[in-house]
Amino acid sequence: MVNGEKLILDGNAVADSMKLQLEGRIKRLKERGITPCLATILVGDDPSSATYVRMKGNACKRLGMTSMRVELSASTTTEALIAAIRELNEDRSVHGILLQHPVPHHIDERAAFEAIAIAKDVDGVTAVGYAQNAFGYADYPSCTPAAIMAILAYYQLPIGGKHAVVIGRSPILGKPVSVMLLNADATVTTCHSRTSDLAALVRMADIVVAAVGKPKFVQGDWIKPGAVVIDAGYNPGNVGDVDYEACLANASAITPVPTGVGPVTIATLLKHTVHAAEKLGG
Ligand SMILES: Nc1nc(=O)c2c([nH]1)NC[C@@H]1CN(c3ccc(C(=O)N[C@@H](CCC(=O)O)C(=O)O)cc3)C=[N+]21
Repeated sequence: MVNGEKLILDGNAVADSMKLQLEGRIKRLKERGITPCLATILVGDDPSSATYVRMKGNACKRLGMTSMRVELSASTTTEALIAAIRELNEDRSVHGILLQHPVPHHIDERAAFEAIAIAKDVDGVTAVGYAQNAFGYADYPSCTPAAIMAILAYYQLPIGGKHAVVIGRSPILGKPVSVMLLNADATVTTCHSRTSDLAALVRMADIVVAAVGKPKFVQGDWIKPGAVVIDAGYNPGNVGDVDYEACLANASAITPVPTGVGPVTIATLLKHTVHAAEKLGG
């Protein structure tokens, strides 16, 4: 969609084109008696996490895939969570495993992520998955970072030689998207809560990726005229990390929230699960 000279980056369009390409692959798997299956694990009862997990399951069903939901109480121990993950690792009907982040504070989330078998790590959360992504040969890079790259590719927005400023360094978003942009020949600055003069750094960016988790954090006057703005924020109430209207004024291209990065994240998860089913079989 073009709004004046502005390109509104439509995540639903990118997601639809990705899902269209999966239809034939799913059909061929089913002819072999294999239905791609994503197992989702939700710990606790955070309502927005429950919504995201439900959306992931529904997206599987719409494409003729299956999803297996594992729900554990907020008082689950790290050991019990890891035991549940090991069961899914062994289950031949499961091709991909997604442990919804965040888990309750008393759980060692990193230890739980590491329990996911690399062959089923469709969400790119393990250390091995992260390292493969850093070296540029991961089958399953983290879904939101991969979604950001897919949006840039779909709209043929150049990355090589550009200065990308990523705001946020989380293990499944800021850090992996920084390395993916680096591998695509961007010059990358990764900013975080201890960065001094964040606004000055963002003003130098050709590509801004907001992954902080603070509603409307990125201000319009931080955006260099013509910059590409990607909002990977998902705050309660479907609010992004970018002050959209103000940033739109300066940006050449921008993702809205909702209908930006979110739907592409889900399409990426489906694509990875189909790929895992092709590799693992039934
Ligand atoms: N292990 C793990 N992997 C994740 O990939 C992961 C996670 N944990 N924890 C939470 C975040 C968040 N996330 C979203 C995915 C889709 C939308 C999405 O599709 N949102 C819709 C709107 C949502 C609605 O309508 O309620 C949109 O932006 O258009 C949002 C957020 C994945 N995450």
